[in-house]
Amino acid sequence: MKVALLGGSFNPPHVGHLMAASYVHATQGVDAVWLMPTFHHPFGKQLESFDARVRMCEALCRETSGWLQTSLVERELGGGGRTVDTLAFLVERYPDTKFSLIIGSDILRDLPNWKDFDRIQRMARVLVLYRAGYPAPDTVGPPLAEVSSTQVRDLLARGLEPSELVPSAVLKVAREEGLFGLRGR
Ligand SMILES: Nc1ncnc2c1ncn2[C@@H]1O[C@H](COP(=O)(O)OP(=O)(O)OP(=O)(O)O)[C@@H](O)[C@H]1O
Ligand SMILES: O=C(O)c1ccc[n+]([C@@H]2O[C@H](COP(=O)([O-])O)[C@@H](O)[C@H]2O)c1
Repeated sequence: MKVALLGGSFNPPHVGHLMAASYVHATQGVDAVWLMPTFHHPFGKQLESFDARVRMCEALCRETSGWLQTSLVERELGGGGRTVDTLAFLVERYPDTKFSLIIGSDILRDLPNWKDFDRIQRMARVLVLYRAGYPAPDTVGPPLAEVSSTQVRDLLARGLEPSELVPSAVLKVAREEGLFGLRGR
């Protein structure tokens, strides 16, 4: 079994995440892609609740035939939310699985602040996807969508509908749960 991991805040998930996961599933020889919402963000980002983000991730996964799944592993682990610790745990739990780790090229500038990135590279194949607007050497594939969760939150805060950037099933969960200031709107 070959699994690619896509860790993130998913606050909220958007079409860029879906495109990144689809691209990897379609071209990189993996059987499944697991979304791994952060439980405690290592850099202390303020996020909607873990459960709400999981529900939005699950709605995103239902856009696929089943190869995209949501992993609750970072809640199970607790701790500091460092990817190296999550990966070490998964490698031990699933000894017959080969893991890849997907990151967007925007993350490259943060890597010096990650814990033990060298060890991550020994445990997993790291796939750096070209996020539009963040060109970098050694990325895989064409530029992917110019969309971010920040942009989606900004649109929602201005009372606008980000229906071209967020799958409608994800927006439905956000509305039902009153996330991002949508309560009563
Ligand atoms: N449009 C995109 N193209 C390629 N990779 C992406 C895209 N959006 C997010 N990613 C990658 O997905 C992972 C998780 O992203 P995250 O949940 O932080 O979304 P984000 O849009 O960057 O959020 P925020 O705007 O809140 O920082 C990261 O590795 C990020 O680089
Ligand atoms: O391991 C680390 O040191 C580390 C530091 C910052 C972020 N990460 C992970 O990188 C992924 C993307 O983070 P973000 O901030 O873009 O949502 C997410 O899975 C985080 O847990 C990991």
